[in-house]
Amino acid sequence: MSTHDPGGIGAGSEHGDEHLAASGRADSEAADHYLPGADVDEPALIDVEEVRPELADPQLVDALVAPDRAVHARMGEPLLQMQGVTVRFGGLVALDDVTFDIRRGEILGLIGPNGAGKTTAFNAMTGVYRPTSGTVMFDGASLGKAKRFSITQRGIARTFQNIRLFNEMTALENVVVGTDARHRTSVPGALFRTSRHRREERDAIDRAMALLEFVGVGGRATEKARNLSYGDQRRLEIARALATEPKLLCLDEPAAGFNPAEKESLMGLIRHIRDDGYTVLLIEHDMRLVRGVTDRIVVLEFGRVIAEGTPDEVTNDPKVIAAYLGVPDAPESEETTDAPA
Ligand SMILES: Nc1ncnc2c1ncn2[C@@H]1O[C@H](COP(=O)(O)OP(=O)(O)OP(=O)(O)O)[C@@H](O)[C@H]1O
Repeated sequence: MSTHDPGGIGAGSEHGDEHLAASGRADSEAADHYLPGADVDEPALIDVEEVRPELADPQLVDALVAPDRAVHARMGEPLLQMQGVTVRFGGLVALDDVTFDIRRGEILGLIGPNGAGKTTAFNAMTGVYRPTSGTVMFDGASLGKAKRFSITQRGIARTFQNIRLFNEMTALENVVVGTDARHRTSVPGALFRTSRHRREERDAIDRAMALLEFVGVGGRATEKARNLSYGDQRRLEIARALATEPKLLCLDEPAAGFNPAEKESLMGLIRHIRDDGYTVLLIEHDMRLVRGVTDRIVVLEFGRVIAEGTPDEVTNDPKVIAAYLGVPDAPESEETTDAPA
């Protein structure tokens, strides 16, 4: 993935403040706790002492984490549809009439050589870029001109290739911020701490804690994000994206920088996420990981879809092999034939 990505949706940090303001925590004292660089000695806004210890119970965690098990009934139907999507940057066509579906309940891999358009496709479906032409349909309706926050609310969440966490916030707080996308209390409700608002806060903490357990960093809930290991930070990003209760989770090179054992364990987590009723889009360079975890793969090259199918079909496709390995040079014997005698 490139570094062009200028931002992201709800699970991304730049929207954290937006969410806080929307949920009424924009008073300066509370907001300070959420800002990167906030005074490390101040007490955390969320009293983690209150977190219920029984959340470590795996069954309860599963029950809290899985958003909508009824999704299984509609498995295989298109959830997101890229329909003839073209994205131009001036004279450069980054995506050229791209059409593919992401089906409910699947893990779809989006692969392709450097500069193929993967990030651009990701950005087109998460509201970062508006397609020059074509349509992105999600859950039966066009994303149209939807802004990133509303795309989060409609059910798309993403993680970033370059980790974007609130470093000075605890792991738990980072995930609670993600739950703000689903808060329903008004600003006055939050300011006056109505019972509904307090209940939502309580639920947000419970759910955030369950998500931390689910991704395997429950034991680090009260530590500042910056003190987590690189691998745990990646897992924390996934927990925060899941906190927005997405239907579609887009993972942008989640295994970047992982060793083989960490990759193996991440594959297990991604499968578990899918089994819990989420649909997953995965951009990943590591072919072993992509083959091992995806149900289907879409391959881009020069902004176009060149192959689509099961991992076996795609990785044996001559067009894909040529795209990755380059078209073989003309045989030497031909060159010698043409050479002057
Ligand atoms: N904001 C932008 N402005 C101009 N050109 C861009 C922008 N974003 C992407 N591009 C160009 O669009 C093409 C596709 O880039 P993109 O980042 O989507 O590819 P990618 O498949 O994600 O590549 P990589 O695997 O290297 O990250 C590239 O030629 C890239 O230089």
